[in-house]
Amino acid sequence: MSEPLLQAVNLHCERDHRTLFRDLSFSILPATLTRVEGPNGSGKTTLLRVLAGLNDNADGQVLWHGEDRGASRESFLRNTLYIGHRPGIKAMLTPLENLQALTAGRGGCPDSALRQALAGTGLSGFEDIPCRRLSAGQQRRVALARLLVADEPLWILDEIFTAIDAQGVEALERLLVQRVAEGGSIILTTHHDLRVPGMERIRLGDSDHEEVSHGL
Ligand SMILES: Nc1ncnc2c1ncn2[C@@H]1O[C@H](COP(=O)(O)OP(=O)(O)OP(=O)(O)O)[C@@H](O)[C@H]1O
Repeated sequence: MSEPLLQAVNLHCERDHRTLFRDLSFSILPATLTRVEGPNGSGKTTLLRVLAGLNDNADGQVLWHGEDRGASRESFLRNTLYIGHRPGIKAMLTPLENLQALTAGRGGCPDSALRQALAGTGLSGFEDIPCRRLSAGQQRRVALARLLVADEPLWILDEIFTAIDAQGVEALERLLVQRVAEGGSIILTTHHDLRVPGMERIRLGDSDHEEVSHGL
């Protein structure tokens, strides 16, 4: 059996005297898609941010390839891609400039590949105009174009379907399925009715003990 990329061990998080999750343990294996589910405010975003190392308000441990994530921070950061629930792009910059900035930390990517990624998310003809002149869904697509040039083994994705039209949702679903088929791992939250065969689930918020289920 393959080794887990990421392991959550006894995670516990409270916000405003309310327990969001406790004794939460699970593993992210290669070539799997895991969906974190639960009602609004149940802690899905919080959990993803804890896993990504962006929120340290939780007790417990996160392991990366079996080692404490803090000790293997460089490898963890190099090999994970986090996209938050806000587009996270700069309104003054063009889609191409935003994508250049988003990939700069990894040594950059040729403009031809970035233009192709923007075309792949339906932004042909919009590459060179400021993002403030794009619609909410188009701005979200700029951030999602990052996925088309991403080779990180683990993607952590928070509500990436927000503001995306039906055709875009279908394309995004196909991309996620293809990524998993290629061996990539994805953990995500979405209120969209995502249907991916073999999807794993982590359910927050509606019982005393969080539930982890494997497969369908
Ligand atoms: N920065 C913050 N400071 C204090 N409390 C916060 C903060 N961010 C979130 N919370 C609280 O933590 C709880 C969980 O929020 P979180 O965003 O993780 O939920 P969620 O399950 O992702 O919700 P949604 O489905 O609405 O996106 C909420 O009750 C929220 O009020």
